Amino acid sequence: MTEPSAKTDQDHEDAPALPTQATDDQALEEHNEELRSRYYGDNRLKVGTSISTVAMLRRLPQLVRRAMALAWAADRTSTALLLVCQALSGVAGAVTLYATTGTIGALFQPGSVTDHLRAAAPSLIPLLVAAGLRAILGIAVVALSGRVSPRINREADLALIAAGCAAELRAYDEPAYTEKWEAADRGAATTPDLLSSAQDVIASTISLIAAAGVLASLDWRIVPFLLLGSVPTGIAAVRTARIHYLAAVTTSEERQALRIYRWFLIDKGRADQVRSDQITPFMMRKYRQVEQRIAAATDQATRDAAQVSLWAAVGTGMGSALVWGSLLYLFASSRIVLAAAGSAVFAIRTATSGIQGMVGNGARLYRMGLYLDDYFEFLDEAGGYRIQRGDTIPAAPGVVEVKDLTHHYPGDQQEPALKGVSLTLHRGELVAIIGQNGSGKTTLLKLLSGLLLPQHGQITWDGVPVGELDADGMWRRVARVPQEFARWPLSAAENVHLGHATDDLLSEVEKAAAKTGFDEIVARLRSGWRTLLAQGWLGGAELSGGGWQRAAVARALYRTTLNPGLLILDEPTSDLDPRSEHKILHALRPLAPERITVLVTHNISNAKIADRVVVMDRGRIAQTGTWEELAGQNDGLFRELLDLQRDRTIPGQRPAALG
Ligand SMILES: Nc1ncnc2c1ncn2[C@@H]1O[C@H](COP(=O)(O)OP(=O)(O)OP(=O)(O)O)[C@@H](O)[C@H]1O
Repeated sequence: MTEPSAKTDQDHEDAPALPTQATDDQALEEHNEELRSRYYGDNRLKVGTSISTVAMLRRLPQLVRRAMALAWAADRTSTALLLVCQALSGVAGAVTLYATTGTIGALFQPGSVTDHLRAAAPSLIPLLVAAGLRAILGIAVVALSGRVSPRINREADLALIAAGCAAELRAYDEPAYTEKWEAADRGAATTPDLLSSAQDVIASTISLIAAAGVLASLDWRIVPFLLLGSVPTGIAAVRTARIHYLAAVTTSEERQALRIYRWFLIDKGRADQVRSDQITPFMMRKYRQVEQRIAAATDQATRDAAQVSLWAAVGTGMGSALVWGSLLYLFASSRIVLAAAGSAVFAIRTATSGIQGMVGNGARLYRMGLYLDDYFEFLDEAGGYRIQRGDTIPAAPGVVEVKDLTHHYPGDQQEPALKGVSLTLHRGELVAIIGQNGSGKTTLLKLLSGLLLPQHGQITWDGVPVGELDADGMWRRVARVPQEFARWPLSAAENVHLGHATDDLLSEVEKAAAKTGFDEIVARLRSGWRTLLAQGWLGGAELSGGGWQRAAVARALYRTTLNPGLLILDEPTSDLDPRSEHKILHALRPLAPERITVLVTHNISNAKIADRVVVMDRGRIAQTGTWEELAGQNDGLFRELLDLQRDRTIPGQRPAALG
């Protein structure tokens, strides 16, 4: 065995300069930056600029109402109890404050200790009762919030998932949709804290009003200073909310990327390739790079927020100096007696913490509110892609007509996926579509099944444009085996019926499975049809690739038996052995009379079972005809692909050793 020869200097000079990893990363980042600005423009930052103190003050009551409405929807009884406890706790707090100032006032009166106690007694008893009651109510509030908050989160999450599932499929091709989803998801994640923040705002406000009332009754001149002193804290809190929100908005794409990288690295579906391809260090490096971009934005936001807080602390300090100075002045100039001054000290401290609580929690609530806006906006419009079509419920179509269809995906594709495609499909027909990779076959199937709507041109079901059909009604009539079929973590039976039950559920499931050979696989599973098809879950089992594909075909056959219409199969036998493939292809013919069947295949021989073959080339229909007609032609794409598939001669001589 010869050693691989070492490269000479000459080799190095002649070889083209390959980009290093560093220059490659930089070039890629520049390219991505250009794409980002092209897709998003300034839109992402517009939201953040509308954040202001006035906006916050205006929105707080609405946010408190929204939090309570979410809580109400999640658990009425607990929310009602919570509101009652909260209100009673507020009243007890106010009584505590008034009684405390009364007690302090009595203690500062001239006289003996006995005189003091006697004078303080009328305030002391309500003080003790109210303080005890408040403590008990506080515990009740915490317990009730602990019950309601997770329920709010669960309802919010379910509503978000439902809204996501109600979006048009094309949304997934739009980067803006992903960003909206990410923002809404963050909004849903804030909901557990929403209630406690709203409660804290209410509690702080009650305590502030009570303290301001006490102060006003002692000497109203202190109150304006007190309120003035809270302005810097309020402004700073809103500014900080704005800084953090903008940082989150501008890094949403990065966070999305991290989630995807993470998923790719830990998901079972790719676990084998992660190991054998040794991609971990490379992906980790990418992860770190993206993470560093987020960290840089977060660090900058933290620095900016700290600066704002510093100025706020200076302002608040000056405000406090004014309040305490005015109290000192009132006392020194004998405008206020010692007893009142003592009470005022207590009231000022209570009011200050009330203001800080109100402003701090208000800003927190406001910040959550920004995310919550994203959440509600998504719920209302499914990110702007809510499925809104007509309300005609279609019967199984007799004729599906495609007229001059052109389809362009968003993104960097130069050419449309489909260009001027016209095709008529009749019930009872089995049509095969063949063509090279990227020629538009799958796109045409997605349009035929109403997953995508025509951008240019038209598709009609018995003369009705698909956009005028009720989406659910239409999909009830469509049974598909997509190229990448779902491997649901459900039982074997559920993987076929997917919750669409019939009177004779198991027998229909078994019949569909028998046509694909899936029944033989199920017979070998320990718990038969009840076996959970999710290895790694308790009692779960895993199928082979072909096993899953047989399940996917059985699913489509079950659906189409329930509601005949369109049966669409996109390479349904790509993972199957010849026997299984044969079984499935032969099952299609007897089903054909009652439906329109469309089969995409790369195996040209398989197209023989079709009544008609459509050949696609770069988004256009290049040829149509029966298999025999097309095979009989001396040229054309069909003939070329057929010859290539038949030709298995390898150029060059076989090594002598192999004979
Ligand atoms: N979701 C998408 N977003 C952007 N471009 C897409 C999307 N799906 C497909 N395309 C592009 O549209 C063109 C047609 O793709 P399509 O999947 O319809 O081809 P196909 O004939 O089914 O290919 P294959 O035989 O490889 O399955 C290709 O250029 C492809 O890159």
